[in-house]
Amino acid sequence: MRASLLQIGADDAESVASRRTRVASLVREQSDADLVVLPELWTTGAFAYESFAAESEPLKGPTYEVMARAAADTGVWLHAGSVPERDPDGTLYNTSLVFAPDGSLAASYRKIHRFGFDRGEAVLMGAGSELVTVRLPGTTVGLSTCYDLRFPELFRGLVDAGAEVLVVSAGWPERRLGHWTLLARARAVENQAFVLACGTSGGHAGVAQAGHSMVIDPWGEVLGEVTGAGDAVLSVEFDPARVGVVREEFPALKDRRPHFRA
Ligand SMILES: O=C(O)CCC(=O)C(=O)O
Repeated sequence: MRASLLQIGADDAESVASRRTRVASLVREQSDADLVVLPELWTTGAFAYESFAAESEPLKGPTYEVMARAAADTGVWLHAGSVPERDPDGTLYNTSLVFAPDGSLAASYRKIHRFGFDRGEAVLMGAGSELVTVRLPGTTVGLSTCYDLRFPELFRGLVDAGAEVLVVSAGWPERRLGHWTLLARARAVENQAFVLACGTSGGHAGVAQAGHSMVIDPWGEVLGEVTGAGDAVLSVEFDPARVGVVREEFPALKDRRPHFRA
């Protein structure tokens, strides 16, 4: 399986419409990939809180349309990052979209752990409540978004639901780059799963982004990493069957005791 992670930015000076067109062209360049992954809230930027409402869209809004077409034209599975989704009841969600190679919607995931403490996403958006996995040929992919990376129980839930490949679509700030690399590897090691961690480049709304998108194997080895925070494509080939091999050879997941008492 070849995954291409597109580390792209949300430059304040570029319009959302022009960014959609630009990113769709980048997706179309990835026809040798099986799965293409985009970062979190790349239309607005994860920290451009004031534009969430103005740029929010229904699930099947402009980003959906453009990305569905890009997936179908390219013939790839496309994790199209997340958009500020406006539910018919008016609530905003940070929602990831995954398209099948025919352009149909395979899954959507509303971010469960909202970032921003008493401001930003945490007050402007609702929290998702459902774990989401997607069946791809030969493997199952579990979905997560940025701040979710700090909550291992979410990833355990995805593993229990069959996930072997864990996608983290993020807009992680440069200030906590050390946490990003550490937590992404930890999620791979503890879950004996591949982690595809796709971050944002550059900066927006005064927040420098960490970049450093990574592909990590179920042993915790980094198979590929962007070494900076600029625009980049990280393309890595891996065999999802390696998950079964690692889980068989070092069966730590079988020793879980989730129901212990103190
Ligand atoms: O947890 C962090 O340090 C960053 C999280 C974040 O930026 C987000 O969820 O948008």
